[in-house]
Amino acid sequence: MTKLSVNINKIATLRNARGGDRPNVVQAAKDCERFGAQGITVHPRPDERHIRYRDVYDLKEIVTTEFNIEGNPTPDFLKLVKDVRPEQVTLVPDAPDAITSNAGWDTIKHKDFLTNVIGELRELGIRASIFVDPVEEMVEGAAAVNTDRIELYTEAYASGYHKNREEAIAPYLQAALKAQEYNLGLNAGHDLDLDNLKYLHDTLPNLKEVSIGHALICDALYLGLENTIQLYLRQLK
Ligand SMILES: CC(=O)[C@@H](O)[C@H](O)COP(=O)(O)O
Ligand SMILES: NCC(=O)COP(=O)(O)O
Repeated sequence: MTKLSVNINKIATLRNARGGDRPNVVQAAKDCERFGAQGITVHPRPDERHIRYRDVYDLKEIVTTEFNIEGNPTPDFLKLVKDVRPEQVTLVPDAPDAITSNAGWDTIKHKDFLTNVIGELRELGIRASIFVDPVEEMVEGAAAVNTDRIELYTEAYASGYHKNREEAIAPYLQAALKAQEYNLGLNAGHDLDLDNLKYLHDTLPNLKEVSIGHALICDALYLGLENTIQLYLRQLK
């Protein structure tokens, strides 16, 4: 079974646009779960342009499914996740000024750093996942730093899907098989949507979780949140 974790960053983007509390991020997380989401993902960025650190503490109180916190493991981020202790932390190597995540870890170059951070998370009982490009050496490097899971960065798959989906998925399948060889759990995310999700799900073996935000929240504007979550869940059957 592949779990759907809804990334609610964009709910916070909308709230922050007016400075008030509409839409309410905590209520949105509760509603996503009520409508069938099996996890809630947030990616607090240093400038707090969408999810704020305060939101993460508030969400911890109410999330009843799997809480996944993504981010670059700066000292502030590590303090946050150590306080909150979510089920999963996904380490993402994004620069503070990046518009969105735009690359996976170089797991070979950052081997010592990742090994230390993952060791700290695992000591606290937090599952560690690291964001990687679909490159076999990077998956091997991920296994070497003792992570529980990897999250494949699916931007290239999503942008190539309509041109040639077999070609777009090929490196992801190789990376997924490599992960299986090393007994690493497999997650995926970034730019997944109602067009490209089913083929990814049907092709990659043992895909444990997808985290989806931008397209899902855009779809919800037209289709409603409950209906949209149900449609995404249907792609994962
Ligand atoms: C790691 C990843 O791919 C997602 O967290 C994505 O970056 C969403 O973040 P933004 O909502 O800030 O674009
Ligand atoms: N980890 C990926 C994620 O949480 C959502 O990415 P996107 O759907 O907003 O591109």
